[in-house]
Amino acid sequence: MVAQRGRRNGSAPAPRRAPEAETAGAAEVASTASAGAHSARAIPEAAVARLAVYLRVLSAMAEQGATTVSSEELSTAAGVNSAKLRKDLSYIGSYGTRGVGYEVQVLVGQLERILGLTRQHKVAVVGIGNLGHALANYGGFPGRGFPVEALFDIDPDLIGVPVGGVPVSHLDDIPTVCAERGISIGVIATPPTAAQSVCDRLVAGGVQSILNFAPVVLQVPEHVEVRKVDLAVELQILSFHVARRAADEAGSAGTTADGTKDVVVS
Ligand SMILES: NC(=O)c1ccc[n+]([C@@H]2O[C@H](COP(=O)([O-])OP(=O)(O)OC[C@H]3O[C@@H](n4cnc5c(N)ncnc54)[C@H](O)[C@@H]3O)[C@@H](O)[C@H]2O)c1
Repeated sequence: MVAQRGRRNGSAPAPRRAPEAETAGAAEVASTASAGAHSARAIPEAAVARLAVYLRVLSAMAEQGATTVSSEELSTAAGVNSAKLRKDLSYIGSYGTRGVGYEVQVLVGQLERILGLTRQHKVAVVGIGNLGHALANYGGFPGRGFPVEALFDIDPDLIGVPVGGVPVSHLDDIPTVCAERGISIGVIATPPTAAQSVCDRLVAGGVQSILNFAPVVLQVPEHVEVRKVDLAVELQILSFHVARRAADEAGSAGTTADGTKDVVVS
């Protein structure tokens, strides 16, 4: 997923945050923890994403009755090496106890606070087509603090029809409904041509966080945070790793008797 920020002020848009910054875990691109004693401390965006993974893993462990977890167990379950895990948890001031590890519930509480999950974030989905239906019907969001409280589309056949228990409202009602229901996150699942005007309506309704599935760059005021989801990019990253592994294997096959490798050029 890619963080994106633009400024919509009638002049040239503000530069977007570079996607590479997130995947590279660049320390310069820092999110600021929103709560707790460590609120002033910057946390790299890639680490923020991993904190969310640790929380998911720990919550599952807590449900199974675990009270403590070692950094090795947690790192294995999260698919992260243990040095990186310890570094990530040090950002939130959690260092564990030698020989014991971490107390699961304490760590869950710390992660929820730092990720701003101690309150609910009401979600609106715009564009109730294939993707919007799937998101609206997905039962996993409310339990994680993201109840879907409003749906919008432009198709007259969909207006008033409940999807996942929430009736679809008309696009034009986005600002009023979002303001009335206190929507804090807007999810855009419309065709790309509609995404900017949908985004503008969400912002007019007081929405400050937008998750954009449409393949288009959105321009937003400075106070609005945009995250872009692009599964094609994720597939391309996988493709890159497959290609690199193949190149490595070809390189190994070309290893010479003295242990040096032929250079593989693709
Ligand atoms: N990011 C990803 O990985 C990913 C994956 C799949 C789809 N997508 C994107 O998500 C979007 C939705 O895909 P889909 O397959 O669900 O499309 P879809 O055609 O099934 O649904 C789009 C919906 O948006 C509605 N719509 C059109 N204009 C609108 C407007 N101005 N305001 C409100 N609603 C409007 C349509 O009536 C329809 O219900 C597309 O932009 C697609 O490219 C992204």
